[in-house]
Amino acid sequence: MTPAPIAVALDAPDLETAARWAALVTPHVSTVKVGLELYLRYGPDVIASVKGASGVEVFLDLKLHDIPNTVAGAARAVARLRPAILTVHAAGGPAMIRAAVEAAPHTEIAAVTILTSLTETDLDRIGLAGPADAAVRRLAALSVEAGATALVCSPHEVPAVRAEVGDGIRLITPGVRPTGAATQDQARVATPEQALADGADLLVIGRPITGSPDPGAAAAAIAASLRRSV
Ligand SMILES: O=c1ccn([C@@H]2O[C@H](COP(=O)(O)O)[C@@H](O)[C@H]2O)c(=O)[nH]1
Repeated sequence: MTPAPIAVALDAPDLETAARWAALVTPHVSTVKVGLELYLRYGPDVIASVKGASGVEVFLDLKLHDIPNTVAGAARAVARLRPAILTVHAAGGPAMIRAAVEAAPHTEIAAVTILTSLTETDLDRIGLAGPADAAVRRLAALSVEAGATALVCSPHEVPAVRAEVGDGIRLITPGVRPTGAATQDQARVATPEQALADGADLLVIGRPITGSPDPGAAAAAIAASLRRSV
């Protein structure tokens, strides 16, 4: 069976837990995501540990955000690990995004538009007044112009972003919660089925899977539900 287009966020406190979660979910999902918690604690070794013997893609979610020269250096440093996807913040601007794209030619650079934890009130307070999808759309357009081939946005903005950037750009959506699951610190959320129906290409799901007593079964259940929904 083809693995579902899900990136399981391995936000674990230790490497053993992350490797165990990865082994349990990889029969069912296409991708595992390593974020700041794991990478800052264990560094590059984490990639091999979560990949194990499986052919799963590794998504390195470091959300780089600095001046172009610094981001180029950081992207070059991790490019040798050959992650399938590396994130940068779109708000770093076009020169910064371009620097990452050029420094990591074998890795897909995904620009994070507006964090899925932010509400419209938060956006107002940081000076991005107006509906979230206007800002997301603007950041999406500049990121693609700068060479990003993937974008991170909430499921809510997928139709608007797709209209802006067209097909051929991978839309990655965190803020995904199965029906009835707690939203926790996520603000702009949708169900996996809705996100996929709206055109997302890769759904990032962490705690609804890793917080389950059986992460393998939780991943399998979401994957099966996605298959039924298409
Ligand atoms: O806008 C963003 C960008 C990245 N993330 C990351 O996705 C996962 C979501 O985990 P859940 O447990 O499903 O909430 C997490 O690793 C974030 O760092 C995001 O949530 N929103």
